[in-house]
Amino acid sequence: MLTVETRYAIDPQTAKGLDTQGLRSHFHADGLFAEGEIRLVYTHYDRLILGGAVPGAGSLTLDHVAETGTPSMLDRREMGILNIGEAGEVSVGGTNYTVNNGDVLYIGMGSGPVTLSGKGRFYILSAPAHRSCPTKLIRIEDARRVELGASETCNERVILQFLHPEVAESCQLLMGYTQFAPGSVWNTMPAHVHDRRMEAYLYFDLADDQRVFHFMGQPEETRHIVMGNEEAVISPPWSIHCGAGTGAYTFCWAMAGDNVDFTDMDMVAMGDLR
Ligand SMILES: O=C[C@H](O)[C@@H](O)CC(=O)C(=O)O
Ligand SMILES: [Zn+2]
Repeated sequence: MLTVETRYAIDPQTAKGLDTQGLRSHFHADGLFAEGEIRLVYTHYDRLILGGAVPGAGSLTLDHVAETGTPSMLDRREMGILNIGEAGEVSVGGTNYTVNNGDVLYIGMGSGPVTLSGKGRFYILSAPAHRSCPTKLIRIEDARRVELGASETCNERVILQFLHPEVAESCQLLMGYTQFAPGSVWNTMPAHVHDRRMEAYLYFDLADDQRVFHFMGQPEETRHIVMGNEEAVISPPWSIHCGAGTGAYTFCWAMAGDNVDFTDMDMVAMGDLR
């Protein structure tokens, strides 16, 4: 079963008037991982699609998605799939890929239907593309590692870049995930914005009774969204996106828009946050 929910692009003036439920209805996505289903969110921010697929005992095929307006979803799009579950299979263009926990499969534009099976819990991302780049399975050891933060500031972590120009070519989809040193709970702090592109975060490997307080909003007008395990949050281009967990977690970041080399973060001075 395929479900697609559309989220419109909200401007900062509108966003700052929203209450908790209003913020969640526009920016927060839960229930993406349901056995036997593909659940997608189509956001008007850079037209990124994010979602989950859990094949369970059967298999699931991603092909026609009415929202994209093409016969097959990847006719004019590219895709990245991160497996946050046990090893699973992804079949595309006649090739079968075994995607282990923590691996990312990049699928180029025009690849046709994508079939998922096995014990995987697949986090799916897709952005519009203008040319076909090679489909490629990227293992954890192939990812580019950026170590930053410190234990004193509770933000010691490693950013693992999978869809990045130095690792795997794509048109505009960039993705990877960030792992923490034990005891570090702050992601993306000091905070930044990048008005030239949006971003989406999926928080996972978080214990059921723990939460991540995710911060959003313009730097001078911040709000928070409380996140549970395997829940996603859409970060508008004008928004900070950072968070602190009450326990250990990992998060996948993904983005589309201008800039593909990751060097475009406009840092926010701590004293400018409100
Ligand atoms: O624009 C880039 C993104 O926000 C993330 O890559 C940041 C991140 O993973 C981190 O600081 O831990
Ligand atoms: Zn960012």
